[in-house]
Amino acid sequence: MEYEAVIGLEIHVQMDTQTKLFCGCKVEFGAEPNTNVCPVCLGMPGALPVLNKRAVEYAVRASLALNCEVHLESIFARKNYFYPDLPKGYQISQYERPIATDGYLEFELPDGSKKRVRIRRLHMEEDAGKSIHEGSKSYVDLNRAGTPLMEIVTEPDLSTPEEARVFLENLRNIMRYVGVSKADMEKGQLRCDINVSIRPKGSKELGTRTEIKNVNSFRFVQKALEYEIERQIKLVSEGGRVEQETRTFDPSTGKTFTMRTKEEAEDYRYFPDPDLLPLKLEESWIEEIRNTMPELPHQRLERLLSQYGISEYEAKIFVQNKELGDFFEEAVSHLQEPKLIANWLLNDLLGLLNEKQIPLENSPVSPEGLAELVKLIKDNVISTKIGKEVIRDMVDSGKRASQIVEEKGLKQITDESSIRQIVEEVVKQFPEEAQRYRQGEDKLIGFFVGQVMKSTKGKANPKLVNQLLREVLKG
Ligand SMILES: Nc1ncnc2c1ncn2[C@@H]1O[C@H](COP(=O)(O)OP(=O)(O)OP(=O)(O)O)[C@@H](O)[C@H]1O
Ligand SMILES: [Mg+2]
Ligand SMILES: [Mg+2]
Repeated sequence: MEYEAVIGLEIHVQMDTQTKLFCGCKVEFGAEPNTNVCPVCLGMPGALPVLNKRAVEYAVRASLALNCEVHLESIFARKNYFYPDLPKGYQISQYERPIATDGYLEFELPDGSKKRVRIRRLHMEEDAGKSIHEGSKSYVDLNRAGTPLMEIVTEPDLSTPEEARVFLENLRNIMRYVGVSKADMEKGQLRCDINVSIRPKGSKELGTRTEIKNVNSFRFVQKALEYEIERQIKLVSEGGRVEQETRTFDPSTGKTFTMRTKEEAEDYRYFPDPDLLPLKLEESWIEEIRNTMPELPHQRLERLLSQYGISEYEAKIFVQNKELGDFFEEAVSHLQEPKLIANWLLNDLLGLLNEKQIPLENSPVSPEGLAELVKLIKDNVISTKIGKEVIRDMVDSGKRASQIVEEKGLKQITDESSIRQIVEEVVKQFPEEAQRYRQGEDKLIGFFVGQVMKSTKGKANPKLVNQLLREVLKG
């Protein structure tokens, strides 16, 4: 029997607001434990939540970007459970009436085919604190308690681990493009619960799902799914049954393990939070947000292609990596040479940064600095070959291209009479080769070019060298 997998994701996205969802405490990564707290997020009796308007705006923006229907009325509910890092004993979330439902995200798979995944719902909720376990001791840090999150739930429309990974990468990009989250998985700003089941290929019925909690990298999402799908298929093929349960993924073994079974599942006893009124939105406010939506990835792709005439391959890299795309566009704003800039950015600067493990945001070469280098090459002040040397130096020293060219005397020799002089010397130096060239060994021209370049330390204009060599060699 052949099986296919059915996958649905629940994604938690940390909103990039200044303050928490229901109080004015700062949202800050890496602050001293328990410094960004107040009676509201500590769950003190009598403290009342006040909704953060910016968080609502972000949720609406994200919902619009995901083609969701935004509801004019939604309701905050209490999700009750007990855990040391949950001071109130409940989490404020949205349950039966989320802020948005029924959207979709369309994206491209590596083979070029398009895939559409329906978004079931998007709701707002607050994050819990953090438990830290060290040896026999446990600590609780409540800085994160009350941080605004969006939970985005897909329909079970994904069918392979790769699709799930690519979907998530696209979702992350959208969150970044609309500016609602940094969505960095490594920092826990984007977390994913994976629901997966299998069924006989072609069947329309859904199998029993397992849910793998809190997978925290794109690669692990794919790995966890690969393992879990295989585990379920093996189990069923041997006559067993998949139990509905919550599992966890261990990156060190690449396996998933049971966390809790259905019997142990919690009953959250959801009910509307009596401390918060139903959230009512003005249609006009939603329209205002719709009209001021930033550019989305697919829109940027089209624009990059038509505005700059770069290749689709290059444009896609810039779209997938927003900061890189921004770097490119800023460089082009200083010098209208998009193709050259794309080339030097992708082939040279990025390679050098990777080599030295410097993230783009800390690049010693600024967009303007890159533009300046490209201009020197374009204006024939330095050759392409010298340009490669200069950009390496720029990354090493943080100096500007013009300064390096000046200090090292790298300016291209374009003066015909000086090149002619060097060419004549070289030809004189190698009479035998010159003779053979004249007798028809045309490929020896390369040898002579090499010699001229050697004696000018690569600074002679290659076109001129070639032309003058042929002239002089002819005798
Ligand atoms: N049979 C199935 N196989 C795979 N995925 C499924 C299946 N049934 C549902 N799903 C997916 O599981 C997810 C269910 O998420 P949802 O938030 O609605 O509920 P939950 O997991 O029960 O609750 P909680 O939010 O407390 O984790 C959705 O992404 C949905 O597409
Ligand atoms: Mg779930
Ligand atoms: Mg959920």
